Amino acid sequence: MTGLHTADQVRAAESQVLARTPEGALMQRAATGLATVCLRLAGRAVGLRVTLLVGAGDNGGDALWAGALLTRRGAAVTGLLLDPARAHPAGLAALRRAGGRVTGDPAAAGLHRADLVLDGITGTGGRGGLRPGAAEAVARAVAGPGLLVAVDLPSGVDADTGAVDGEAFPAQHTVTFGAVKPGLVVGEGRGFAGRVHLVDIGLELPAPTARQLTDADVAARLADPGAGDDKYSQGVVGVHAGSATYPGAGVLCTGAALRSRPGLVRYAGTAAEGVRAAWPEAIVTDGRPADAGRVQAWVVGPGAGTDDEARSVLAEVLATDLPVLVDADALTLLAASPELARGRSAPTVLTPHDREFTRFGWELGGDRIGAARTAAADLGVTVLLKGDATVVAGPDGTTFVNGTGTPWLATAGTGDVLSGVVGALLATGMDATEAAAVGAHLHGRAGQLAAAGGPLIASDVVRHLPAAVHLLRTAPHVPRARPPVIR
Ligand SMILES: NC(=O)C1=CN([C@@H]2O[C@H](COP(=O)(O)OP(=O)(O)OC[C@H]3O[C@@H](n4cnc5c(N)ncnc54)[C@H](OP(=O)(O)O)[C@@H]3O)[C@@H](O)[C@H]2O)[C@@H](O)CC1
Ligand SMILES: [K+]
Repeated sequence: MTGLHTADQVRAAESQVLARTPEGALMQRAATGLATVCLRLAGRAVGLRVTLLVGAGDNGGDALWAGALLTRRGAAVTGLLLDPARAHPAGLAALRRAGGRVTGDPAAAGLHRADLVLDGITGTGGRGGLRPGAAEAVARAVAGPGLLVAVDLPSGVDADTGAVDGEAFPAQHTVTFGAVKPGLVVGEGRGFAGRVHLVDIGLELPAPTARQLTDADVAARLADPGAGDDKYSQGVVGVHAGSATYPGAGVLCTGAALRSRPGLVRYAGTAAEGVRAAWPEAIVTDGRPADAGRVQAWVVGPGAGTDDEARSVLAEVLATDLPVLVDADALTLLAASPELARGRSAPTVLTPHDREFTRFGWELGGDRIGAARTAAADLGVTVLLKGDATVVAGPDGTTFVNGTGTPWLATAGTGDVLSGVVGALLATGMDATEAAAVGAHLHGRAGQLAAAGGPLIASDVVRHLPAAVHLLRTAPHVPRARPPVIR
């Protein structure tokens, strides 16, 4: 599990280490880690042409110290000082001592022929998008041939939210210190960070503000059936989705539930004929949820319409004491009557995309983690806010950021698949917030497998779910015992 820590958390942990280590020691650790990753990425040191973009804070100091180390290994390093009078004094002296050169002129910094560019403009102390001088240097770097490596954080990206207010450094790699910041994996920042390399600088960190599951974490939560299990003990999920005219959502959602956790899936709704034809394994009724038989969780909403019948079905399932996943059309209905979800005794999971989210009156700016948390606390539910990096927030503030998936998943019907996957996990009795995070991870991996051969359609994702489970199970370091529930 990767813990995500805010800039304030990292700064507080840094100050503890600073208080008990010699001056500059922490920055040396960071710079040594940075130079090591750079050498690995470049594959050589001697003759390597490196340009450092150096801001006026400690982020620039990291770049200067790493530049000094690279110079000593035979690299030709130029530091472009964006604010020469304020460049980190010790770092600047170190680079000069090692034989590196410095300039204040972007045109003379060798960006047109650099092999490697280190972005040390701003780190956790940055505010807003790049200022004009920094933006010009970044534009030259992007136009040049060098590998773009961000120091701690791509400059211009908000460390805590990933918001990019203006321009930012489009890194191919980010070497981050002490902890992964949320802004590297969520929101726009995710697209600017490239591959993230974490350098341990010996911080003692508090509980993370959010978490990202690994393949091994997810595999450990998908327990194999035991000898004593039967179809009921594996979890029975009920699905109300699709319509007689558009049965697709019912077919996809039911199929995804079957392929994620093949205990038992009961379908109730007007797409009954289509679902029966597609999935003989499901128990199907064209009646209402109450006619479906006993279930342990409900999925309600995909393609089910927003008429009075759909509204009364939503009210019926939310009146049960079972976990309920509310998606798509049912979210539109719930936004008009949120009191149906507030105060339920059993967990409720909402799976909105941005438009569905704002229908509830919740604001959605650049802080997707904050927005999902506010919404979850408002209604006392788990919110799975779909996006390039899906955010899952529970009513108690537990937060996950999903790290799997592919842009190919942005196609019709994949949301119906996600609902089926998470619904199946809810029916096993898994904690609702965890089920949403585990489901999002599994769905993303299945999407990646389905997209390997090119464009995917939603039923390809359903088909690849078993292979995705297998892939997760073969991930390294899968603990043998069932781990405790994440809090
Ligand atoms: N603490 C430690 O021991 C360790 C810290 N470490 C490192 O320190 C980093 C944090 O350093 P930091 O706090 O000095 O802030 P930093 O990110 O360099 O930025 C501040 C400077 O940027 C400027 N600036 C602001 N916004 C801007 C913009 N949009 N566009 C352009 N410029 C902008 C701002 O200017 P001002 O507003 O003052 O005019 C100020 O000059 C952290 O990320 C890690 O890399 C590691 O070495 C480990 C040990
Ligand atoms: K940076």
